Amino acid sequence: MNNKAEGQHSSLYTMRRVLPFLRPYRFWVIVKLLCTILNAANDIFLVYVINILVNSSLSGDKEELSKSIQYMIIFIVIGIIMNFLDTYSSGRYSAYAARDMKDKFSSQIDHLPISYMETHHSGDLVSRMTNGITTIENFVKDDLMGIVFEIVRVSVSIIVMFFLSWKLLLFCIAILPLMAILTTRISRPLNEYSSRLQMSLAKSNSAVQDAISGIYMIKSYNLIQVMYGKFKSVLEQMLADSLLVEKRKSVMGSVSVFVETVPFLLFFLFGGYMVIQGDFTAGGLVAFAQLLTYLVGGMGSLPNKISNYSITAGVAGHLFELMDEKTERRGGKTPEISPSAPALEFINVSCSYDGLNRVLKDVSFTLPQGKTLALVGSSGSGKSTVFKLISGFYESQNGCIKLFDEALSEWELSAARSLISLVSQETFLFSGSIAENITCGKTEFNMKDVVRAAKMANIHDYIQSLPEGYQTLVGERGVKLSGGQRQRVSIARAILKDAPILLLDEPTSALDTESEMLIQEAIHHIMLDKTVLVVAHRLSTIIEADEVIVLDEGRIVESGTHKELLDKAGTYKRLYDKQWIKQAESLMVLEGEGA
Ligand SMILES: Nc1ncnc2c1ncn2[C@@H]1O[C@H](COP(=O)(O)OP(=O)(O)OP(=O)(O)O)[C@@H](O)[C@H]1O
Repeated sequence: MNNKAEGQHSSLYTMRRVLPFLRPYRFWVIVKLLCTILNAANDIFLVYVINILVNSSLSGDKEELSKSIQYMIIFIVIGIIMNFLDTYSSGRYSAYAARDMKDKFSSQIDHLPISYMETHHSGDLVSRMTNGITTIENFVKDDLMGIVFEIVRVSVSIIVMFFLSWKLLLFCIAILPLMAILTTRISRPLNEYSSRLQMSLAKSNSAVQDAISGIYMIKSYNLIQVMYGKFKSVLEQMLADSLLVEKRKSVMGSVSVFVETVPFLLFFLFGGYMVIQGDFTAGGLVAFAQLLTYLVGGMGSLPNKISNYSITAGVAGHLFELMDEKTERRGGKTPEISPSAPALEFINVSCSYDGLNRVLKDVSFTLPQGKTLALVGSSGSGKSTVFKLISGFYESQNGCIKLFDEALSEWELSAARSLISLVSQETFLFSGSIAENITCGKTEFNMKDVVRAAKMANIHDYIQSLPEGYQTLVGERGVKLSGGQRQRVSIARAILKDAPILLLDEPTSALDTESEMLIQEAIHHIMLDKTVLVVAHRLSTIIEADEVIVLDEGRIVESGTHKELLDKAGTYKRLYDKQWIKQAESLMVLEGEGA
């Protein structure tokens, strides 16, 4: 009993959350509501007309007959106008409401923390945005007022039928309570089934997305069969869930047929007998039959509309779950930047992703403005985590991070981020022109600045060689550009942003010598006059840095200049022997050649 009440309450509660999206368009909602009521009233008016028409035809009363024909014309004219307004108004407010929902949900997605994005598949989010909102749009367009229409028409039909013949009515509605019980019982599980279907739909979207974005890896590792197997099992689950929904809907459809036929059977048996007995007119019987059509039609379509309500409530529940997720903090300060303040400070910073294992432990360092600090350490030592904290993607659990002498937690996130350029190894390119990719879609840059940035990033000559130059479209994820070219586009982006702090995850040497040289040069340009924190992979970068910090299992184990650290013969020296000794030898060769 409690569960039942809870389920009903939650679907009602969920659907009530859709209402604010309709509120700005209440004029059209009211138009729709009026049209719905007038359409129902017009249908009842038709019954009145039929009654006069049949009786006057049988009695030969010409005056009544012509009156009924005039009424019929009025019925048609009202019907045409009302139907137009009815469809137009619902189409209008539902399209606007769907637009606003998409707007609100995409803004919510933009403000979700990276931790949410890292634990949820993008396919799931896309599915909620597209299928979810379309289902709600269809419901508010058709079924919401459809329920009102049927309720009004059925109720008025019952009242008119009562006045025409209460005895006939009693016969007809004897079956209705039975039907009501049947439909509510049968429709109840639909909410849960549709919710499950929605989840498997999201999984299948995620699987397709994985197959598309990971296509190179899938092909090179011969994973087509594995991926196909995974996708197939998701499809099977989706099929099973959707069959459950359809089965339930079919049962409800059969119930509708039963409910639509039985009252007619009773009606013609009993009504025909009353006309023969002289207790009822023929016109009254035909009018009653029309009312009965409304009644059973309403009883037949209401279950479908109610089942759509349950489905929509399930889908909307998923959507609002996303809406209730905690977003990144908003608001905060935009402090003045003092030229003497250190650009960055970590004071005993500790951080854990799962609340158990600390991946950074009491990390402290200071990075003065204009200086370069290199972070080195083995894989998993916490270098990227330092970047994520500075960028405000995650928050530290202990200690304090200061940006220009103000705690990062006090800064408005967007203001803090505007002071930081992040150049990572993973370069994301939007679908659009190269120019748009360098400006990140912003319009306030002129082409001169874009070209200057591209020149500094060593990508201008390549862009010029393309037939459409800066207007060349780069496909999804920039597949038309090589890895090195993509990196240089991202460097041009950072040059154009011109933020005072540069967080640089130096590319590992997976590129050919020429490409590497171009990138090195571009990096050199971008580092000029900036405060740089670099996850360094090249010995030359480390040697040039003002300070090197060595991370090991989340802890700073050594710090100093390259030379000082080598002399210590500790962790850095071991890393050096493992990773950089070859680079050191080739540097020496180059220096020798130069001499
Ligand atoms: N989003 C995350 N959720 C949970 N654990 C994470 C997450 N990101 C990183 N970690 C863990 O935190 C630790 C530090 O990872 P981090 O990426 O900072 O290391 P790194 O030094 O940058 O490594 P690499 O040089 O390989 O990129 C690792 O043990 C890693 O598994």
